[in-house]
Amino acid sequence: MFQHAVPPMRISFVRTRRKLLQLSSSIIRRYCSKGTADIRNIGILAHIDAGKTTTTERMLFYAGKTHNLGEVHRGNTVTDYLTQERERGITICSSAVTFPWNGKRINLLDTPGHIDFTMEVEQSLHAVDGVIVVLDGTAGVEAQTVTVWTQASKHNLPRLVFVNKMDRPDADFEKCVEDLRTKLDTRPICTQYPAKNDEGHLSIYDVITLEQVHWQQKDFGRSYKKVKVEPSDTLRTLEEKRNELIDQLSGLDDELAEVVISTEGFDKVSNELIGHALRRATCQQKVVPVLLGSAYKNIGIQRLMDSVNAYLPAPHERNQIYDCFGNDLAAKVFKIVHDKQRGPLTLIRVLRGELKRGMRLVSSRGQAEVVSKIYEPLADEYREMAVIKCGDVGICSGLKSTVTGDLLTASQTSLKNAEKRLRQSQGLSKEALEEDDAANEMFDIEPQIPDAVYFCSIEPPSISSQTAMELALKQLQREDPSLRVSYDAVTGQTVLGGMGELHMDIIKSRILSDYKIDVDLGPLQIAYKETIEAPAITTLNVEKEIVGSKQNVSITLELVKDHSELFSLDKSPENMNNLNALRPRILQVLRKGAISALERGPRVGGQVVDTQIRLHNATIGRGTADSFVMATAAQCVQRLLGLCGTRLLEPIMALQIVAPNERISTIMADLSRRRALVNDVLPKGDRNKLIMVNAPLAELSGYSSTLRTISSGTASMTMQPCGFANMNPADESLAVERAQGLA
Ligand SMILES: Nc1nc2c(ncn2[C@@H]2O[C@H](COP(=O)(O)OP(=O)(O)OP(=O)(O)O)[C@@H](O)[C@H]2O)c(=O)[nH]1
Repeated sequence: MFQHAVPPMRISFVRTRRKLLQLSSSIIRRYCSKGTADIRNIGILAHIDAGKTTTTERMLFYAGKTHNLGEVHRGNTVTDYLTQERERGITICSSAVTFPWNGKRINLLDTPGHIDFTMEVEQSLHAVDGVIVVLDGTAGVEAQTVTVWTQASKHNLPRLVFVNKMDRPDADFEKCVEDLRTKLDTRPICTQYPAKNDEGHLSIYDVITLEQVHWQQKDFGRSYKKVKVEPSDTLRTLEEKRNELIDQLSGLDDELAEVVISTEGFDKVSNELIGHALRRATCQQKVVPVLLGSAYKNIGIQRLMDSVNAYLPAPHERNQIYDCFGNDLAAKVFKIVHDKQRGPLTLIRVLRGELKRGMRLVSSRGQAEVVSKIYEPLADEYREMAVIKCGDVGICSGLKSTVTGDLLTASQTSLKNAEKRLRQSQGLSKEALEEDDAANEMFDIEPQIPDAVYFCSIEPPSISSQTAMELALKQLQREDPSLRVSYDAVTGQTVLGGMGELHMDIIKSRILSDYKIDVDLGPLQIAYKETIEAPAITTLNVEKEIVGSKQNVSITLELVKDHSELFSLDKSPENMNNLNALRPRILQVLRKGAISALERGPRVGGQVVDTQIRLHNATIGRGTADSFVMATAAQCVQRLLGLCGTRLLEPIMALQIVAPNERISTIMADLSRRRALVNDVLPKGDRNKLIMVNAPLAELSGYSSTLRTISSGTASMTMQPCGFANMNPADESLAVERAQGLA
């Protein structure tokens, strides 16, 4: 699909990162630090319905960005701006908002909580330096909390936890903190504790300042009052908690430890010193500060924003690997959205240099682009700006071929210079760098798109809307790379592949609301793959006359089990002369035709994988059209697939289940009925166990509600696709019957 006009830079990521992290802090400070100390790029992550969108709405309101409080149930929130989001009250696509807070500029990305949109979260995490994880105070750590937590760990992101919904009588702060310790294996530092009066109104004790903070409801929580806690049992308890906090922190932070030793007591340690130590420990991911409140009841949000400023890192404190660009532009694309008036809009994080209106850019794929306009992000509202500064996040229009995950630079020279600087800083030869495949990780040329686990057919309401539907799908696919669109030549249908029922359903509704096409979706089916049973070789001779011109192809292909390459040449002595005589263009055409036939296996139409096509021989008659060569190659592979026979591979999900010890046997018994393979059972704290298990997707329909029932709501779970596996013959026959609509 993409032109590789410039070979992607190949740079040793692992070695590079290690070496760059060792660079002296003077070099690190040289680039991009000026001005970025006042920026915070943060993500907000949570399990579905924990309250991210409500929390974001409050932040915008208190920062003066909005003048009314948006509510999810009223469908008037800023960040959930898609019709489907407003109707369903859920976040589907990440959106970015920018607001000022106490002298800092916060760029916040609200992300979806549902497992079907995990890819959306993954992309956003490339653009942030820290994360707020919102917990529902009545539910603690839930399935998707574990998933997003793991994703944030993968990106090495410092975190804050906000325990929301603390207004509810069934909220349990202590349980949430315990969950953080046991289910997420982290070290929580509570900077606040909840206080409720006799009527159940929530206020907050600040453990560091020893104050009680009350929020005023008449101005929607805009103002709040801090009151020093009077000498009492409560004050003594708070002082104990403050001492515990200092004790915990000084065990992790030498600077604080020195002060504690020299002042001979915790009570002499200033709030400022605690703040600095907490910031260092948070940025180094040694601890996670925990705050609380109620977004819905307008309590605690300003303190959360203060904590973002105080404890989460500024852009220049991360991503030092991009220092090789000096002051030249290096920017990462983390999302594409389509706006009816403005066309495709590209959400960008500038890592080094500046991105200006009208600027010419080169993507890491070698494609040239021109930025036409730049906007400040506020969900679906756009305010024009002239420049996106280093460390900042913004939106550009005018980029035509850039896709999510691309690295944008000012020119190819700048890209080459960055490579050179990187090589020099490491003393490595060009060849040594080029040999290293890990370059993609730095430049992320291909974002890691999860394999589709479900598919269904999609039909336009009439033939006349086919082209409009294809265009809509193309645009949606650019926005959402986890949506797969293919054409089934056998049934003549367009086929959608995706991550789940909700994912497909949202695509259908978006095509209706945004493109006014009422498409029909076929039944949702599991996306099996196929692999050949045994190797086979065959020769196909095809001769035809098309419009008076003779078309003639003779081709010998072999299919073998191999996952290293899709297509190779069998250069044994008897084939050598023939293959060497083939022109590169013809080879390309043959390759394209042959590979296209692997898209649809003979058993259930699944993609054929772990299979290599070997070209032994090809003779192409003079004047034979490329399309004829391509079709013959595809036909030859189809014949071979029939000769080889194929086996099904089914999608497997990796589950991590945390449950109390006494529930483990019930859960294991249920798992054994689901063809699950238990990898490990580990203790998680004193009372819980972590079960790590792989199970076929086909056996997991409705599993999260079953788990809730059999564990009486005490277990939590994360689930993500982890590949494909062979099936036994009985299960395979059943799957084939189901796919053919016979079972
Ligand atoms: N009682 C109470 N309800 C809340 C609070 N915060 C949010 N809610 C409600 O919880 C529901 C979910 O809130 P959202 O803000 O949409 O949650 P979300 O995490 O953005 O949801 P997704 O984006 O769909 O994952 C809504 O009905 C909110 O009104 C709170 O502090 N207290």
